[in-house]
Amino acid sequence: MHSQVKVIEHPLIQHKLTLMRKAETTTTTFRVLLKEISLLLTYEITRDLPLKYEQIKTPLAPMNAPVIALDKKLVIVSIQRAGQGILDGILELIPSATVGHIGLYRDPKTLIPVEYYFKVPQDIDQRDVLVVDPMLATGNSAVAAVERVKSTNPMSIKFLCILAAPEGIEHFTEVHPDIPLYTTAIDDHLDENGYIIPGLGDAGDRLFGTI
Ligand SMILES: O=P(O)(O)OC[C@H]1O[C@H](OP(=O)(O)OP(=O)(O)O)[C@H](O)[C@@H]1O
Ligand SMILES: O=c1cc[nH]c(=O)[nH]1
Ligand SMILES: [Mg+2]
Repeated sequence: MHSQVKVIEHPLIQHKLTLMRKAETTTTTFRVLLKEISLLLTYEITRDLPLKYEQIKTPLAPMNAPVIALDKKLVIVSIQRAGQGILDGILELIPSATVGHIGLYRDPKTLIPVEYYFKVPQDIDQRDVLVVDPMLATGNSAVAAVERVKSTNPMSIKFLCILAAPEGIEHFTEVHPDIPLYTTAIDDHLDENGYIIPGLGDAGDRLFGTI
């Protein structure tokens, strides 16, 4: 496994992922589960946030207490549509994060991503960025999205997905060996339509009920 790839195997996450995969899981439940997994992942991927110390008073005594020491808030860049499900979870824990959007869809025949929207904070060059999308299949969408974000010169970039195919991991790590990639599972293979097997189906469709 490439050293930049981290599979987060927490039992709560794995259990919830199994529920998301089930064909009979409704859109309402799928949305709740994706949000819950995203909350748990936020805990993991923010482990290395810097801390500084601030003088405070508890009801009983003064104390030098830790607080997060980011000059500029984190930017979460969501790959639309399905990235929205992860974004909602992260924003619950980090409400002060700024948000960027990349509109991308995969052409179903060529599997090449088509960009239809791009908007990120103007001062992104002074911020750390987390790019989110639940699915890394061929990796074409994530590769293109990270390329686009790189062109805005942020201080750092991480990529977070829920489910990855080995083909997507290979592609992503080859093009972006400098970008840490977090996922909760690596599945078996892609089918002839570029879907992850066993996977969970089309994340965007399941999240928004457009099946
Ligand atoms: O690794 P890839 O082969 O590029 O596939 C992954 C992409 O496919 C899905 O989006 P989709 O194109 O279905 O768009 P949607 O979110 O609007 O449904 C998914 O959310 C990723 O963005
Ligand atoms: O399995 C897949 C592949 C691409 N996009 C999805 O939503 N699911
Ligand atoms: Mg889709």
